[in-house]
Amino acid sequence: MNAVRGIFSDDSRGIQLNRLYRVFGKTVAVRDVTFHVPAGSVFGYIGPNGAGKTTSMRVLATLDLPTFGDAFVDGFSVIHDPELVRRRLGFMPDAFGTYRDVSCAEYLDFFARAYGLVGRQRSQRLDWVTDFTGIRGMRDKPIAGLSKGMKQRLCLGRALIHDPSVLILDEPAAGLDPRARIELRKMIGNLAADAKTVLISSHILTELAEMCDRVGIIEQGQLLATGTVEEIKQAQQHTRELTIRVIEQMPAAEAFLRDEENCESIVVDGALVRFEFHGDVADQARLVTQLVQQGCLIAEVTSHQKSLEDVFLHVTEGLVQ
Ligand SMILES: Nc1ncnc2c1ncn2[C@@H]1O[C@H](COP(=O)(O)OP(=O)(O)OP(=O)(O)O)[C@@H](O)[C@H]1O
Repeated sequence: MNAVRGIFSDDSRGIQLNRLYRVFGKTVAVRDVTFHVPAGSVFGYIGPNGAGKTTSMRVLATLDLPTFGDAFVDGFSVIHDPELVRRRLGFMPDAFGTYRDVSCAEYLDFFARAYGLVGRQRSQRLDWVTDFTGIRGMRDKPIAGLSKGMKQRLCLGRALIHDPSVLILDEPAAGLDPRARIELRKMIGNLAADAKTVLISSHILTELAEMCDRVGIIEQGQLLATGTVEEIKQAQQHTRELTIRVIEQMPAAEAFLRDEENCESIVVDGALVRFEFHGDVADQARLVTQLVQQGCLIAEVTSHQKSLEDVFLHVTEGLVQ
């Protein structure tokens, strides 16, 4: 991206990682990662433990510097314009320190003051944040007494207090019960509807699939795939489990399939033959035609698509550095 410092264009708004590297000694935590999150969209950053998600997010939040490359928030570089980046960005870390003896209202008020909000502007913003995150009823509660879900809401409130255009949320759903996850999803949907740019990380593809416009899958510091969940699924659909009902000439069908390089793990069970097939839909159609040409009478073909979790496991292979 040709981000011009301080000049806003539709292209430069949002988030851009540009050949980003972060090296710790012998560990390349982030390796040559480039992606763009257009303004007003939600991008899911998905990867196993130690993949490099938090490291990239910390660089974006100006808490760490790249070893090489750069990252931009609304066109401002984290290296050259960290102050301008911070004004535009709200960061919700995966673990956050709180002051046990202060109330939720005092906590949010402290951060509102730190961002320079004064008078009516501050009280209006505090009202908006407490309503948006649903913590109005707990304003006077000490933070020490909050549940995990309530602490997450408070932390999101803190990230929103200065009305940032870009939000970086590091595993906000971790440890939440199903109801709290649904509520978090609603809040993120509302932020997107309000034209915020959101980068949100998780270990779990299905958790983000519904709320993200696009996702990026990272492992061992490298971005392995980006696109919509459907695009990633399609790209990985080269292996499927096929079940074929052969009502005549099963021995010929079995012999034919065993000779085919793209058919594996063949199991015959009465009139059904099941196997792993490497190929796309057109390859599958050709295979069925060839079986018919062998004299096999085919009554039914069933293709079992991979689930999102299968795709994630296939893409990442579970490598941890
Ligand atoms: N300050 C540091 N010093 C040394 N190594 C680090 C440091 N921070 C991160 N790493 C290493 O960089 C790699 C990426 O870590 P990172 O925390 O970014 O992964 P992650 O994808 O956020 O993982 P998780 O899902 O477990 O939070 C890991 O191998 C980690 O040990």
